[in-house]
Amino acid sequence: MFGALRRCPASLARATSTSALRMPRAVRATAKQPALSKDAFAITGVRQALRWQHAAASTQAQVADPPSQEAGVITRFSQLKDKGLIHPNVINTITKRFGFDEMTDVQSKTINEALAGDDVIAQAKTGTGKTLAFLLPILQNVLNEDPSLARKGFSKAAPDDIRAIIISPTRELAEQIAFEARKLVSNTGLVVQTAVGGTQKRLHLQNIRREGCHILVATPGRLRDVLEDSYTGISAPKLTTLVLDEADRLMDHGFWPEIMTIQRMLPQPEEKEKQTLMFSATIPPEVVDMVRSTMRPGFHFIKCVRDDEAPTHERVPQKVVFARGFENRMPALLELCVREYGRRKQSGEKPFKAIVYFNSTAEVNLAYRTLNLLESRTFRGPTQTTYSGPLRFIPLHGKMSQQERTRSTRTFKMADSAVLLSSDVSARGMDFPDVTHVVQMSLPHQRETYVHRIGRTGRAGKEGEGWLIASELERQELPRRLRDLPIEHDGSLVSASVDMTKEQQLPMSVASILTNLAEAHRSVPLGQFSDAYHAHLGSFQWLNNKQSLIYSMNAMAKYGWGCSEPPPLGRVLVEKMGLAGLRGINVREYNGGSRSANARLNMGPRISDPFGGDRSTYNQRDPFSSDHSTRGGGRDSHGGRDPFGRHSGGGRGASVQSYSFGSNKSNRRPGREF
Ligand SMILES: Nc1ncnc2c1ncn2[C@@H]1O[C@H](COP(=O)(O)OP(=O)(O)OP(=O)(O)O)[C@@H](O)[C@H]1O
Repeated sequence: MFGALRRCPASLARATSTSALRMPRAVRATAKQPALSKDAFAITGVRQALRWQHAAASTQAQVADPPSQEAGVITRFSQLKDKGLIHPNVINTITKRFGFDEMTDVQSKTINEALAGDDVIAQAKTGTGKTLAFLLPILQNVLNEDPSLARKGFSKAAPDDIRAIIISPTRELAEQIAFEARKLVSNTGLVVQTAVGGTQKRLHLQNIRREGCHILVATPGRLRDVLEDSYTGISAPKLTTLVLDEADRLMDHGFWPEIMTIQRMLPQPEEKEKQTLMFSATIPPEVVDMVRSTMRPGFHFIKCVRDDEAPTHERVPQKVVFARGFENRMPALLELCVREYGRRKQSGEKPFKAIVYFNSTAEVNLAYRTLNLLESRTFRGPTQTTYSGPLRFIPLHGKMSQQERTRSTRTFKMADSAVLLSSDVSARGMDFPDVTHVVQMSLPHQRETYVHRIGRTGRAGKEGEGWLIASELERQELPRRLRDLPIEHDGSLVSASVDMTKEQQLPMSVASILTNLAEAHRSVPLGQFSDAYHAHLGSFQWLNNKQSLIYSMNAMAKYGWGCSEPPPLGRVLVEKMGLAGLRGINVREYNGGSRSANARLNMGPRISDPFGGDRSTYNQRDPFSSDHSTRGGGRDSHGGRDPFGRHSGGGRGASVQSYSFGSNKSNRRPGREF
């Protein structure tokens, strides 16, 4: 097959003699290295036909539809083999082992440019196969340089043999990419290694030293470590391709300085030409400018998402639930999980498998601590069906040990039905199979984060649902932050709108959720509430009306968590956050952790909202202030009121039950204070 293509150098000569055309990398390499293999010539010759139409020299990015689409030639993987563009050993793995036949849009639109050695930045929706889109050309380009590596079992890699580096923002994503790459090269002699943060540094280094490396998948910090340390013997003087996956994330303030440092440690353009490939589902305009300064002139910007199109998938309906207060969000989440789990079980649809995103690690910890206690509980569904112990909760965030992170990731990947409680560590790139629901607790900080989180469902043509459980405080901010996204209001979750400060009649299904949550909260250590309170405050810094924020958070602490007083905040933190002087803050001095005598001095009486704003949505008084004491509940130091004291009604099987929130009823438990 490859042999049949060796009559093409004629077109190659034409290419090189036309000064107006940019030479493909293989040709440029030929000029410097006359000994380039015949196979590489053959491949270059074939793809040249596809390149003629668009190879005009330009210092601007070419944003137009790429020629692969104009020519309409390559849409199936087998065509890549038939045309001699990708080695049969690799294509056979894709078609036989992966079972893929058709290429996705981003794969077929980027393949020619990437194979030609051009710089490419590509934007395509989540779950559309971008990983394969960059892996295929980089593998082939290594094989073009050394065709002998196409033979399985024939490996001669050294630790300084790295030809391609793929950088990913998270360890989990790097491991996932490496896993895919290893499957892809399983019929060749190519060696894939990882260099990711965490505990396995020594093992990774040993592997690279012992087995060598052609393709290195890395996280920025560890890559820098490895390249900086000359004692490792690991270097990349032969590097031909650098891939930035989730490019816009790698270009933000957190990572960019590190990426620049890494770039300086790689071969410079005057020593060796290096191709750069960047992929992401989101490429905000400010990133395009940075791309220009990083890529070679004439780079291709291949957009598989139209400007007038939402960056999320049409087949993933998106809903927002406005919870009456912060304290209603967890009940709403649990109601959604119980309902959707039961509905799917009854209808025989794919099992309920959800990811719930929180804006902080502390909130993940608190949710896990609470919900994990409910794993074996019985809930009543809306139709009186009883579901017992089905919901399995798994935590994932960046402060867990690497071992725990790996365990959580694996467990959730393999689970038929489970709920992953996660920070944004899993928001980008992670390919968990068959996720049916993505739930976001509160607005994410950025529109891009929302898009990537939603992208964990509805992947590779599957169906899914996106839910955002926000509070009334966020209602006005939503259209600004998540502009142009097809999000519809949903009012179907009863517990989202229950007034938890009052006694009232509730459907049994909702009552059982609230009771279970209240009981679970009793065994949560107070420190976890404190951490979550801090983190929550931090993630709402954008809100101008800080007084309402404090009151709303105190309502969450009192009616949601059952606290007897607001969780304490250090004085320095209060000042730093611009909260000094606000009512309802429990200020703690740094004097060994105990609450100072003036800890509650700031807790004022009810006041009207001094900052104006929408009165119907903003909390205007402090739930812990003294004039609420008759309604107030929580675990206080004077006997511990039960904020969710069940006091009447219903009995087994009744559809409605009376609940009082924050009332001073029987069923008391000894309370605790911070
Ligand atoms: N041509 C194809 N045909 C069918 N499935 C494919 C094809 N290419 C990739 N896939 C599958 O689609 C899923 C999503 O692919 P991948 O993880 O590469 O998406 P992505 O575009 O990188 O997503 P994200 O933006 O979230 O990073 C994976 O399970 C992958 O195996």
